[in-house]
Amino acid sequence: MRYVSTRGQAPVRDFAGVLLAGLAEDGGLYVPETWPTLRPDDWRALRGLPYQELATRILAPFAAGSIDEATLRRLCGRAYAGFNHPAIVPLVQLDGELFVQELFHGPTLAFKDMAMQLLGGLFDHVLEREDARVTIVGATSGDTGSAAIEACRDRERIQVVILHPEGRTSEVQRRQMTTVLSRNIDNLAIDGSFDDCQDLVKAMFADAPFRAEMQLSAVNSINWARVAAQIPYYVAAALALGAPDREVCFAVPTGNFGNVLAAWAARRMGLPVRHLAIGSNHNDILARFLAGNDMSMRDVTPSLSPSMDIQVSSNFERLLFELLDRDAAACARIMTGFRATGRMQVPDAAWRKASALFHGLSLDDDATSGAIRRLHDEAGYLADPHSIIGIEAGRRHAVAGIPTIAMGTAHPAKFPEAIRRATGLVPALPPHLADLYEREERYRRVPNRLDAVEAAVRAALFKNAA
Ligand SMILES: Cc1ncc(COP(=O)(O)O)c(C=O)c1O
Ligand SMILES: N[C@@H](CCOP(=O)(O)O)C(=O)O
Repeated sequence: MRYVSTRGQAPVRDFAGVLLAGLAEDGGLYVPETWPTLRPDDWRALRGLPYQELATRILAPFAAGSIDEATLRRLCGRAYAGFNHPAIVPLVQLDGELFVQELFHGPTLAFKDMAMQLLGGLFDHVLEREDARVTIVGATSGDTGSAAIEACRDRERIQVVILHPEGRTSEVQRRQMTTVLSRNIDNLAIDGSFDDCQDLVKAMFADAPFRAEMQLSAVNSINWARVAAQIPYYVAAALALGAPDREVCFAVPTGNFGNVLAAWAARRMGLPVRHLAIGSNHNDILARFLAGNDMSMRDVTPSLSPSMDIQVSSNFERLLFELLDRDAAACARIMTGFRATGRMQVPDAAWRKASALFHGLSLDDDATSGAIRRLHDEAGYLADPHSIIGIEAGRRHAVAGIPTIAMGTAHPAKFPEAIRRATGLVPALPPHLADLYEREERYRRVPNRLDAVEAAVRAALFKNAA
């Protein structure tokens, strides 16, 4: 399998090449040159497989020619061995046709572990094989950071530098990152929003000499491998509820658009998915786009679901590329215009295709709190402030006779203040995190400037090399 950039001007690479490159040199995102597709019998043959084996088989065509299936099997086996639920991604029925797929049974209690635990092994394998090293720079609004740190801590060939927006994550999320004191881990607190952090990461990639000197790589969902590793759980859920002989709908709380893009990819591979409901908090650029082809940036303001306090949804570019029938020049033009003006309008035909498949809903903080409380009162289920937004989007757009599967993207204990406000309860952290508030924290405050961040990344790398 080969990968091309959505902007058409970067080298074509294989899976391992894309894993290490992260972002394409032309500023675009890598996508498969062609989509693997499965026939109904192929899907049926996957029913009932353990999650690790299912993931291996779904990922094999994406890694073909680059990482062999036996290696993938070994890496998938290791990636999910530490999850604390035997089903890895259990489905919980909330009412007749509404289900939650819990994706938070990994070490850092969020769906990011699903991909990141595998990426840690993939990086090790490829770096060892190529006798190479990388500096991973990542941006987080709360969950990607700790998942990446957990997956890559103490790895010989990897230096990790994570940028988080100071004061804009939950305290649990921040401590999950800043209390990991391994030599190869550095946390930078940026005076700005997640979008600023993400822009700084992209600017480091655009600085060609710096990129080469540091051997930069990415763990955000701009890295195709992240999205690929999120596809298997959509397949697992759909098969469990009758696919390919029955359609399903997915509902996904959405920020950087990476999780729902994996659902889109599963559909593109032939999984029968009727529609994709996406939920946002009051930072609702995607919902506004779907409602009226208005992708216009506004200031990001903090919400009860901090991981979705995002306006620039990086993975939308991958969808746009497909909506434009893979016209890379048009995609580049629209994306460059968006960054210059803060506004994007896609051609009407493309917007109509998007809004026929994706249905949006945004909830403000009061509605989020109310929905957490109601679900807890009525079904005895405690959803975190991100998952509940997906659940409500799923309910709003439900189709009679078709199951809706909402993604449970984080454990409620990551957001104790929001849960207390909604229900009066304070969910306990699991035993391996029980002493989180007593652990020593370490991070550096860095101004929201490229030169300052690059200096901090350089210092992190050389400190570790010394
Ligand atoms: C708990 C949680 N839910 C939802 C999201 C949104 O997912 P995505 O950025 O893939 O759209 C995030 C952040 O990625 C998250 O951490
Ligand atoms: N919500 C994320 C933001 C980054 O998203 P990613 O999927 O592109 O890594 C977070 O919690 O950090």
